[in-house]
Amino acid sequence: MWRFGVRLPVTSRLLLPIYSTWTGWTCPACRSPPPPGQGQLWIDALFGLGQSRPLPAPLAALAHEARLAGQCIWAVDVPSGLDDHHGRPLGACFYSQRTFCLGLYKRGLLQSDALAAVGQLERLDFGVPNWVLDMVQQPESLPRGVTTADRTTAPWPEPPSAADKYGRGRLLLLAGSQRYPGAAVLATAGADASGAGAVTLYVGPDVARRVSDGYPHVLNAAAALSPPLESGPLVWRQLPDLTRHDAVLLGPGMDYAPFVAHAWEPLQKFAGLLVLDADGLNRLAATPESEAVAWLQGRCGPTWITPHIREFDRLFPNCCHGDHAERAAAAARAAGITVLLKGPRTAVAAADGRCWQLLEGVPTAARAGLGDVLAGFAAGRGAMAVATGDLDHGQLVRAALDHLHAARQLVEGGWRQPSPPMVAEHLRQQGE
Ligand SMILES: NC(=O)C1=CN([C@@H]2O[C@H](COP(=O)(O)OP(=O)(O)OC[C@H]3O[C@@H](n4cnc5c(N)ncnc54)[C@H](O)[C@@H]3O)[C@@H](O)[C@H]2O)[C@@H](O)CC1
Ligand SMILES: Nc1ncnc2c1ncn2[C@@H]1O[C@H](COP(=O)(O)OP(=O)(O)O)[C@@H](O)[C@H]1O
Repeated sequence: MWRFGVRLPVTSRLLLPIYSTWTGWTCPACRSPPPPGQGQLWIDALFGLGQSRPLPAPLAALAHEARLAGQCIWAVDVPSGLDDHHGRPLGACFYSQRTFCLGLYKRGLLQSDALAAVGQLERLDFGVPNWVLDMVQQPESLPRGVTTADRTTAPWPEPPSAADKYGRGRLLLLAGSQRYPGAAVLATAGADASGAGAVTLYVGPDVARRVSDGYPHVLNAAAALSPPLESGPLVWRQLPDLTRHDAVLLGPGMDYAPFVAHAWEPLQKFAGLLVLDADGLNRLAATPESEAVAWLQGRCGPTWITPHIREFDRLFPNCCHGDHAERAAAAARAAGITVLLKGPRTAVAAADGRCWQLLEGVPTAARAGLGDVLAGFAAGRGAMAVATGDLDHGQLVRAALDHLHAARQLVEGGWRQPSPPMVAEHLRQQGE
């Protein structure tokens, strides 16, 4: 640990005192700890990778003082005092504004408990050749870190130019309720931004009115029902003909109702993509985990689920070990589905063992309703991919990256706390 003026370049002349202090070789400049103060940059290159013990008392005290003083710290590889495997502070810890990961990202640095100490995470590629990385990486068990820069290579459904609205993805939205009409509006906004050709709702008249104000081109398949669909928690008396849709999104703001096996049967038999979010997941979670997993395993088509951690815990109480990516991967394997586990660093895991974790997040955009936009957007993209015959887990990763990118662009453009409708609108513009 050392300090120097922000403008000084890092040279070997500066690195020498750092090295000498902590190897016992002393030089006059290093005999006392640096006084915490503003306006200087500290480089924390003390302990790095593989820490398992709390910091020694003098360093713990220094870390504490530095935090109180709001000292600007950059960490090399891993902030001192942080367990990079589990992503937890071991006690006092140096809280960095930026952490420069050497060679490879350390997965513990992506965990919620680590984020405050890690700050902005950046990778320094110091030239480890790919063949060495291939030797240490087992692609099936390690999550692949992705950033918004990966959007350019992630898959994207491209309907042929001759395709009409039905050839550009037909999505059915089962969303909203009297209690949460806004969730249907937000999911529709996300679906609309995806570019899907035909988005159809199946909702009661109250919710339909709310949606049609902003999205008059979105149809309501329940409009002709007599008597009309109840406006309370939606329980399906008769689902529309699902074969007319490429994907179904079930859940945002539907409110709670018990799982009814025979009512869910058409959804299980649906050969297109089923996306389950929010109350779709909560309803399924009302059955014992083994029955929910069996139901998912029995699905005739692909299934994506987009839970946040509380919804995930309700549905998969036994997938409770490991970090975010490991838990998503365990559920994906068990149920034969693709899991997008939302959070500060969202993870996506497929049943075949492939797993991705977003290396970035936009905390100020994380507000109620942002997940509804993501669910609609991902389901719309999925419907397009089913229509074009190239559905792939990568499209779900791409949807999460696009959603993140839209939020970040708004923040960088000066909207510090963008709202979910703004993110949806930005997503729509991104796709144009
Ligand atoms: N505009 C809308 O209509 C929105 C509707 N939403 C719907 O709201 C329903 C509940 O979704 P959640 O994601 O909140 O469900 P959660 O599973 O997170 O929470 C369940 C209940 O506990 C409450 N709760 C949980 N943690 C809390 C905390 N730390 N502090 C205060 N209250 C807490 C929530 O308000 C909710 O009533 C879903 O149907 C969802 O789709 C949300 O998506 C937000 C936007
Ligand atoms: N601390 C955070 N930093 C960045 N993104 C976050 C953070 N917490 C949550 N998010 C993101 O915010 C969104 C919230 O979704 P969700 O919890 O489903 O909200 P809602 O159900 O209210 O729409 C997700 O995309 C999630 O990844």
